[in-house]
Amino acid sequence: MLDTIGASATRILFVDDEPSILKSLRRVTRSMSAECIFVDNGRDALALMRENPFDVVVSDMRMPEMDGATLLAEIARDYPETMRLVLSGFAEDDLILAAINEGRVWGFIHKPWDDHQLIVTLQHAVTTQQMMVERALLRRTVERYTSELKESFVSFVGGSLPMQAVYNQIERAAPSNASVFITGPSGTGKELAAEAIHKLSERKNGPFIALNCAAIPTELMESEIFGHVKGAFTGAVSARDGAATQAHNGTLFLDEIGEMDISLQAKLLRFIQTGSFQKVGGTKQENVNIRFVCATNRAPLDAIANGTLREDLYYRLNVVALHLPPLNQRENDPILLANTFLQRFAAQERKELVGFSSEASSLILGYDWPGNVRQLQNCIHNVVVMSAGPLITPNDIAIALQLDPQQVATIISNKALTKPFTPSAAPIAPNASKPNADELQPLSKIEKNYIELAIEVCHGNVVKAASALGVSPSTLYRKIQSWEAKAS
Ligand SMILES: Nc1ncnc2c1ncn2[C@@H]1O[C@H](COP(=O)(O)OP(=O)(O)OP(=O)(O)O)[C@@H](O)[C@H]1O
Repeated sequence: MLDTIGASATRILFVDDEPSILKSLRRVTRSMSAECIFVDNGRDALALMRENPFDVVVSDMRMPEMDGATLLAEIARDYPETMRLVLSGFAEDDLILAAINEGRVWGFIHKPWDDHQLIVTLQHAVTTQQMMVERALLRRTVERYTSELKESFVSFVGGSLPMQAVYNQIERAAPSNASVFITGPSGTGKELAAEAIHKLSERKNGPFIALNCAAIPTELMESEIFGHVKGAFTGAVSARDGAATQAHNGTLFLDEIGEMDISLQAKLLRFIQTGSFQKVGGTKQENVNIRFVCATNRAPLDAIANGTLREDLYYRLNVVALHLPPLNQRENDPILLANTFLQRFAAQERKELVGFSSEASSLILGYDWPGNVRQLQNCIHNVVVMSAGPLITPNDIAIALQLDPQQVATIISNKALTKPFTPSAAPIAPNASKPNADELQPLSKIEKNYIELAIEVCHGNVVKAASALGVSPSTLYRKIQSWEAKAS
């Protein structure tokens, strides 16, 4: 027998072999905004579950054929997100408590019931069920998101969203043979990106040859690229291979391409187009198989307008464009990088340093880093060498960056102002009256409360909350996961 009341997104199934009980349940639940279905045996209940699982199932215990315990145990096994309640007499309390302890049953309603109490219990079951479904959904989202976000990639350290985009582009570009043109301010990791492209390509076992066009005198550049034969010019006492020969079957990285002499750029273009070249002073054509990656920290279109970069060379090299953002646009990466460099240099210098004070972290996050990651790396190396430790203070960083106390105070207070919420929004406000010793809360609980508050203030945006809290999003996701694991 099957009977239905109402039509709603929420669906409740009642199972009882007593027609009078089903009749009363039908009367009481009429006021609920839920679709209620009534059946008089467990077999029909399971068939309906298979068709379209219910949010809540309320079952009598003693029924012929299939009793309530068996029915709810099957539902618990096959539909764990369905809330399971028992409709019982007092004599069955021990049995029900055992079922609750084993997780087969969520709650019970005693017969005869109080109508009001019955509605409250059902509504509570519906709310709990919705929360369970949302939590399961959140867990799946968290797992998917955490597995996609990277805090490091090849030799890069950084978990910010702009760097996730860089990692994705590198992953996609690497397997191809297309030339890559990398732009970005000095010290942002352009050479690191070129190496990553090489390491992730099929040429990874071949050579990676880097040539800095700004560091080599113009008159030597052609020979550096193409090599020379013996006697090609004064001082060419023996023949020498250039980068083009050395990079055969590998990758040639031309850094600061805009600094290369413009007439040499024409020769380079020919070489890129044909794959063949002649050594300086030589007559023999040499053929090589090379992937080209180049970089500049200037705007390439400005360099073309100024006449320092050939337009045809630029378009030939710029098959894939990759831009590395300045460090001050990388959310909390400065902290992540600073900690990585601290560990690396502390081990190298054999110093016991425990980490950065919270004000030192604010200074690192608030400072502009015009020299980008290279400047941060050098700064932390300096701090490791010079700091007395064990905790690194803002003063240690100020000395390395040559900042005066006023500048330090301004950066730290500006950083505090840009935070979406301040410590006064924390569960323990600094101006709150001091708690007694027995009122103190475990640090882990305060951390959990504060993180939950941050996520709430950021309207559920975990990435934004992580940025406000000065940690990486994956740190937050890991914590959420560990709380969920403990709760379930
Ligand atoms: N995301 C990063 N993680 C770890 N180390 C980094 C990162 N970015 C840069 N570095 C380090 O910073 C230094 C500068 O990086 P790199 O030489 O690749 O920058 P660049 O953009 O090529 O600089 P330039 O324009 O001056 O040539 C290197 O020591 C590099 O290892």
